[in-house]
Amino acid sequence: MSGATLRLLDKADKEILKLPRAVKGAIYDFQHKFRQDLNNPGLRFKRLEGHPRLYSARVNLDYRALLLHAGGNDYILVAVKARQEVYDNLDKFAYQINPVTGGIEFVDLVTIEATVVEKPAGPEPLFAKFSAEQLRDLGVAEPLLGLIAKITTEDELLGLASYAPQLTGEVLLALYSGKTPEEVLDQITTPVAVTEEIDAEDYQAALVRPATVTTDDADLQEILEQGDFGRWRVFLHPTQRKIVERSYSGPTRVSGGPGTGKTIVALHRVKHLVDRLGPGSGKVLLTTFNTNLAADLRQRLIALAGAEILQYVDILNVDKVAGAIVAQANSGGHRTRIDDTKALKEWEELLLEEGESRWDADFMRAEWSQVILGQACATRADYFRVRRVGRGRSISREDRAAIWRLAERYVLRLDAKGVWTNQQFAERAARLEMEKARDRASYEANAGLQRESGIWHRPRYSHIVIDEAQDLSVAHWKMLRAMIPEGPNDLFIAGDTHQRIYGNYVSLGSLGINIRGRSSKLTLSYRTTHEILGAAVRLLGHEEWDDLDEGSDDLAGYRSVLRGPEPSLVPYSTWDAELDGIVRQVKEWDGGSIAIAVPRRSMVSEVENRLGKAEIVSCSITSDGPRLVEAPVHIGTMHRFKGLEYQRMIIAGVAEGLVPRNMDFEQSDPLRFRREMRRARSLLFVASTRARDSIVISWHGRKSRFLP
Ligand SMILES: Nc1ncnc2c1ncn2[C@@H]1O[C@H](COP(=O)(O)OP(=O)(O)OP(=O)(O)O)[C@@H](O)[C@H]1O
Repeated sequence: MSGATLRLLDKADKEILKLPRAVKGAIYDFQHKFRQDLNNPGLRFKRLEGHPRLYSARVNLDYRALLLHAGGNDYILVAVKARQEVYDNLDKFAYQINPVTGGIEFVDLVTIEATVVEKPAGPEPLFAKFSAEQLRDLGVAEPLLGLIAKITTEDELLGLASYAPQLTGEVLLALYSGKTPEEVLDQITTPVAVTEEIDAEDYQAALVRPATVTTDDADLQEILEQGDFGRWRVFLHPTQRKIVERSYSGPTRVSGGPGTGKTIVALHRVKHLVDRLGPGSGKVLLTTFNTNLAADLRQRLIALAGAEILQYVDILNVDKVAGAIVAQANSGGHRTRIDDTKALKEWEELLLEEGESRWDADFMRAEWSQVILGQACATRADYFRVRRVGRGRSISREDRAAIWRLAERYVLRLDAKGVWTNQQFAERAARLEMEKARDRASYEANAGLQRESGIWHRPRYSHIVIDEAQDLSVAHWKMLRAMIPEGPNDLFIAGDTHQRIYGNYVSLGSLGINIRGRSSKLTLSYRTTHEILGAAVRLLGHEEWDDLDEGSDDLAGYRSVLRGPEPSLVPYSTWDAELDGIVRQVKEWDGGSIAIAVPRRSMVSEVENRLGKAEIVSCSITSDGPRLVEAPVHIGTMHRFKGLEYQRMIIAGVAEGLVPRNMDFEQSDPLRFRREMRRARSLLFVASTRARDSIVISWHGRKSRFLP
């Protein structure tokens, strides 16, 4: 008996999943037999003529598996084909170690040739202006160069790209969309290229490179069962895999546009860290911005690693983490937590009662949470001294005195009601954790003396993984930093500042979180089409974006290999007409997952009512997620769509006055105005990048200044 490993190559699943059910069942049996003993005579395992590394084995009477030998007992399943097709096309199978990435690639010319129509004479081929050498240097698969030279239409290109090795497809689509070879090299090829010398015959070395995208030996079955939905669990993009598996000497940050797999990478990272936890080490904390995102992470982590992993991971939204720390230290009395909407309402009421009109509730909330709490101003004197970085117009001493007075009244008001805001919990938790960190440090300095009380000093977690990092506040970061000692793989931070919608600006470096030299970026969107992505990026205008650390970030190289219809922009004269338009559009789509995002809360129920009258079942999305997940249509304010994903989206009410909302401080506080404009753009950007296939953007009255 000789056991073997069997992995499935990325893209091979596409054809395999189209096979009849019975054949897929037979593949299931085949892989077990093969792993147990590849010499089992029933498998008729044999090398194919003319191919030193390609083997065939019997799946059932009519179908054969094509297997690439990677050395030793390691095999890669590259295709399953009708028996006759294998023998008739022996010269149409090619494989190589890509000389740029060092990854194993297989090309099935039978399938790919079918996508390119042979024409006697016709329009100039799409890639005529690039030489074979140029394409090769960009990482295009050598065996496809001949066929690529014949492509004349976009359809042919899309056909080829869907079966070609991943990098080949990405490079060709980027060149086709107008990027220069230099840009493609910089943004697409270099991030997955290797610097080491590549031995074109060493398949064992190639097998373990990130560029060889296969399932694990154990995960082949996953993909047969889950199809497209399971792909993220087993086929990581080489850039994603590098980020997941690398060991970092300290905190690291991964950025990237919407849908590039930051959350997927964070989940794989959690699994990677758990697999390496030593005996007796603390758990991993996986945290994100709000409760419904935490619930989603939990569900996806179970899908990735099974429910057993929950023994080693706590999944909590960041405010819950703060709440738990405060509760454990018995430090908050019996305060209950109020959410951000209630906290804002308390400000509105207080300002009204005080007859204060110099500042609005939004301003006061931000000033209090970002400056007073965020910078831990314990006294009036602290607040007089503090620098209000990034807060807009400077304010006089007199103003500061009045603001401090209002803040004190606000705190008393909350105290009287027995409540605390999320920011108060976070700030208290940060202080508690910082005290604990100080104790820990002094304990470690005197370790020999206090051995018996060591357990108390141990950090809560071995590693912390953070998603949606762009919306965390200064207090959140202080708390997280203090929760774990500085060291290798301490904090893994995923986020995209283009999607910042809560106005929390931080500089991680100044908070003791040094990510310099340990940042990476994802650029390939797996969610949205090229068309949606292009339109969404244009919504961002020419604003500048930070990298959470006083540097700048951009979306250079952000792209998609998916294609679909252009977003439609639909004007209406009134909100009433727009509501009718929404109903018509939903009926026309008739199925799939649909969502409707609107700028105001009152509009949510109006849409819900109008759909109800047309007998369309819908549900609104609350801070805990959709009220009725199974409802075919979900409706929410744009904020609610953070981190979610739908097949089709309508973004309604994108009119001046609503997006952005009217702001009366453009002259009096231009910096604040700019910040709010950027936030409004980000919000529209987040909403419009939730759709996989199509989006409709509509408005009534004057269209938003953000729209083209
Ligand atoms: N390697 C992959 N293979 C297949 N699908 C993937 C892969 N990576 C991500 N996806 C899919 O792309 C979609 C977006 O992934 P994810 O939610 O991780 O993106 P994100 O960068 O966190 O997005 P956002 O910033 O918009 O929240 C998901 O449906 C996910 O399953």
